[in-house]
Amino acid sequence: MTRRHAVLRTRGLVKEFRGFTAVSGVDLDVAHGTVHALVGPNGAGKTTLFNLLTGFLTPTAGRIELDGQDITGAPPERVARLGVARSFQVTSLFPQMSARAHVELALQAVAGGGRRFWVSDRRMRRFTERARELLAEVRLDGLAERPAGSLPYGQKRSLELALALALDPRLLLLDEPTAGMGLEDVERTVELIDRIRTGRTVVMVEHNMSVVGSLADTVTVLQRGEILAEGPYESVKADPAVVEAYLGAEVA
Ligand SMILES: Nc1ncnc2c1ncn2[C@@H]1O[C@H](COP(=O)(O)OP(=O)(O)OP(=O)(O)O)[C@@H](O)[C@H]1O
Repeated sequence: MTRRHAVLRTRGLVKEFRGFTAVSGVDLDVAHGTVHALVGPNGAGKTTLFNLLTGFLTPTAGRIELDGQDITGAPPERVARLGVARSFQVTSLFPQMSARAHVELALQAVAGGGRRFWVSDRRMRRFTERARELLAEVRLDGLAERPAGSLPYGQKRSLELALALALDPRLLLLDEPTAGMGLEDVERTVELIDRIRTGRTVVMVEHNMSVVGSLADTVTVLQRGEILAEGPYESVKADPAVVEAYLGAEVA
């Protein structure tokens, strides 16, 4: 087996909020080309860790590396420019604008034409073509001209995924990709992530264990800011410490 290099690596990562330690000495290695799930009971520190990885929070201590480059303390815009894309749980779409126009705008912003009013026809055609490809990748090709606001919830989330993919990210972070979805949308989203994962590296926070079981190559279980267990889903699921943490959380 060939060893995959770590796209993302953290060492001794700590985040304190006024004396409360939300993330406590986390060493994370996310291997290239894998789907890596972060799970854990409520309050385990998953969101805080995500916010550290994207530069939305600055660590109290420790180090974050992207492909070996130290990005500790880098602001969100820089982390994004370096190739970390995050698909948000909270929707940030323009209701009147078509799905295709959203993706075109994202592509233009990446290409550096974001502040230019005028884009050449040839350039625009390239953006339109690529936007169509990305929309097809997330199965929105039939809905490209629909105003984003009129799309059902699950498809809004697919569009957000297409916007993240428009950045051609080295690392794609998915924040609870199936949160608030009914069974049908959950299944569609699993199938979608399974399609887009090829050649990409994904870190996701996910509460739905069947989603984690279907998609994740590696699962990191957090508890009180620390890594409680790590490995393939089947072995992590059977780990007595993990079972206890979840049962304990349920009892509490
Ligand atoms: N800005 C903040 N100030 C103070 N405490 C915070 C702050 N953000 C998070 N915390 C605390 O840090 C701990 C970890 O929170 P975090 O949101 O990272 O957990 P989580 O694993 O994402 O939980 P959930 O599954 O409920 O989203 C919690 O006890 C939370 O109250």
